[in-house]
Amino acid sequence: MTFNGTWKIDRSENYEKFMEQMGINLVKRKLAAHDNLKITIEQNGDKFHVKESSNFRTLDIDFNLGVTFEYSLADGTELSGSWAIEGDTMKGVFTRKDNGKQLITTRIVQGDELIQSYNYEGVDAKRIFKRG
Ligand SMILES: CCCCCCCCCCCCCC(=O)O
Repeated sequence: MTFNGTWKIDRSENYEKFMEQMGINLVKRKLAAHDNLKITIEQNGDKFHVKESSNFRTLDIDFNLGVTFEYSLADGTELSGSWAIEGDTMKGVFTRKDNGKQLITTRIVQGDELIQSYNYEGVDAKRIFKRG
């Protein structure tokens, strides 16, 4: 499956502004900018297992396409939502539990990179991963 594999963060675009829009304080933003995020994705049909590791934590997430699940950001912000696949793109629509606002994220593999895009309240960012 296209997304399968281990992906290590290579660079980010506008991530600082995005985190600011999310309400993350300056100290946490500075730390998060260099989080050494690594994700391992295993897809079997509609079923996904994602292993996330960073300077902040390691965790395992299981979800099925189209099925709502809970996910907490490293700062404790709780989200609820689901992933779908649209063509060659994974699209996640998540809602913050604390304020009801939506965070939209997509993943696409382009060449040897996985590009994850984020949108929250009008601010877009990208994080670009390379196979690790
Ligand atoms: C300020 C940090 C923003 C990071 C936003 C991450 C949004 C991720 C949505 C849910 C991810 C579920 C698990 C996964 O597929 O990796």
